[in-house]
Amino acid sequence: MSFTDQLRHDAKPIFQAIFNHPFVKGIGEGDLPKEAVAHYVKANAEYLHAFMNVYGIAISKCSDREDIAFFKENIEFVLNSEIHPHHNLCAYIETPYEDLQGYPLPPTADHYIKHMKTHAHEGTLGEILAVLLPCPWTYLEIGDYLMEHVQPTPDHPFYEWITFYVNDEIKATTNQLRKKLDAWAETASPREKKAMKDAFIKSCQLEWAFWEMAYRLETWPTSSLKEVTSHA
Ligand SMILES: Cc1ncc(CN)c(N)n1
Repeated sequence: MSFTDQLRHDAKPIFQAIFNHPFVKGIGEGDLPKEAVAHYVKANAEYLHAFMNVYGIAISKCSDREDIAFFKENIEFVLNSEIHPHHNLCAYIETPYEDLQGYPLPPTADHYIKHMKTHAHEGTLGEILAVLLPCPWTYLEIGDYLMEHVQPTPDHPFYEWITFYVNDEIKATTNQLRKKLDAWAETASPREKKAMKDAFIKSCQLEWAFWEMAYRLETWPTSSLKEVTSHA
């Protein structure tokens, strides 16, 4: 079994919990509370910004030109393409995308971003690959799961969102990240492998927690303290 097959096996209950989450089920059913969708888009716009920052840190640690090209292409994908699913959600809540930009991060999104940035700054390239992988992998599998169980037609309110996440580019990114992580794991020490597994499993947990954050409209206990809760 490859390193990433083993990770997927270990994370099986978390993936299952994600498929069963009410926000994800609501995407499938085409019925979600509008405030939850707005909460998700506000936090997700900031999350994707941080995700591109982490790709940038990854580039600073690459010794291989091919890896640099891979991360650069992925920055371009997030920058230019991953706004499409956000636009689908904005159409559902009848709110312009621009109105949902620049909000402070709720605690879970704040934690997820710092989790990724800590591994990016302090860890090896292997740790960065591991901390990033659950992002495309869980969404790809959510897309596959919803395609299979809902079989959405173009009149489904979240047709664009669901079909975006089963596209070939998301599949290719997931497979390439897996391939690079498997190759890295072949020469990694037991200690580094443990750090990579820890990074991966926590990112999976935080993927579930991100849906929960949006669905429960999570905020800081005293959200009027804007100077404390705004992100850096
Ligand atoms: C939190 C989160 N995780 C994953 C994805 C899919 N790139 C996303 N947009 N947001």
